[in-house]
Amino acid sequence: MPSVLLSVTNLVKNYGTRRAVDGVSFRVLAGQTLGLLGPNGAGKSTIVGMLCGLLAPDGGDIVLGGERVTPGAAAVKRKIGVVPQDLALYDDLSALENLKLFGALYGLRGKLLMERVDKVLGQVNLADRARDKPATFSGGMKRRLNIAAALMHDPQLLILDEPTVGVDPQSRNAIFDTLEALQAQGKALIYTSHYMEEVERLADHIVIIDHGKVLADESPASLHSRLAAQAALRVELAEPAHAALLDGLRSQRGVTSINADGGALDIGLAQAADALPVMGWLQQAGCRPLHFATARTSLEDIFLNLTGRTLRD
Ligand SMILES: Nc1ncnc2c1ncn2[C@@H]1O[C@H](COP(=O)(O)OP(=O)(O)OP(=O)(O)O)[C@@H](O)[C@H]1O
Repeated sequence: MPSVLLSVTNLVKNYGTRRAVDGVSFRVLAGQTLGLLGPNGAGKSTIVGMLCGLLAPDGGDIVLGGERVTPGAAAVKRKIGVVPQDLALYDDLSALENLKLFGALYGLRGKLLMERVDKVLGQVNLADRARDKPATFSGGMKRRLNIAAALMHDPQLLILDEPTVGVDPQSRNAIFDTLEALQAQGKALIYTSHYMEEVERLADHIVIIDHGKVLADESPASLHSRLAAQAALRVELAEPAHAALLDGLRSQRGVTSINADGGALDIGLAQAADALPVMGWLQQAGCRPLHFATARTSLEDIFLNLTGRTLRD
């Protein structure tokens, strides 16, 4: 069992009379990737601010590697790398000079500094652009340079606050490749996002927050098991589905839900293996499917289940 790297207990933060973080607790194990998921305004950035010692909590405790995190504590600076939402790069300096600057801020000098610059440039796959200025980079490359900056002091825990906002899909994949390589090297990551599919891809543990409170704190598999439907079938019929057909379908083994929009049926299934018998039943009932598709239910549905709202509301 990996050791506990970070433990957050009953964290509270108020902005005036508004409680932005309301008794949040979670843990991150060494080498684990925690997905901190919640809609805009849920409190993610405020939590990140407290984790890296930039914001003082109004209550609760943060313990990192056995040491209590307090604003400005040197131990925190050493162990955590932060990739903030707002890019913090100097456009007039080359990628290499930017990294040297960040390294120097962490007290790195001389040969060690240059070794670290080389190492992190490789980790984010930007070695061939070291002499170029970030102004010439795509949004995704700038993000990767930011990740490199946060890695300069070789922290145990890397915190990324919505790193794919404003990044095109191809660059997003390059960011994921970088993060997956860091996971393979045993770094612990905290990844905040309001995109369920990103968190689902990267995280081995998910904390869902809304209105400053934890709604779920478990593995993706355990979150999935909360859903009645584990698979989905979308069928488009030539004719709109009549009530008797829907009733018949509803009584089929494995069917957990039906959403009908004219001839388009979204059928929730207890398991993927229920799809074939259901298709067979539809055919026997005289239905002519024009098109059908199977899908895995998404964690998006879980958020809807937990809050009654979709994640992007
Ligand atoms: N400096 C501040 N002063 C007052 N209220 C704030 C401040 N920063 C954040 N808030 C409020 O606190 C709540 C949580 O905000 P926070 O930025 O932590 O959420 P978030 O989940 O990171 O959202 P986003 O993805 O939009 O950044 C929101 O209601 C926000 O309006």
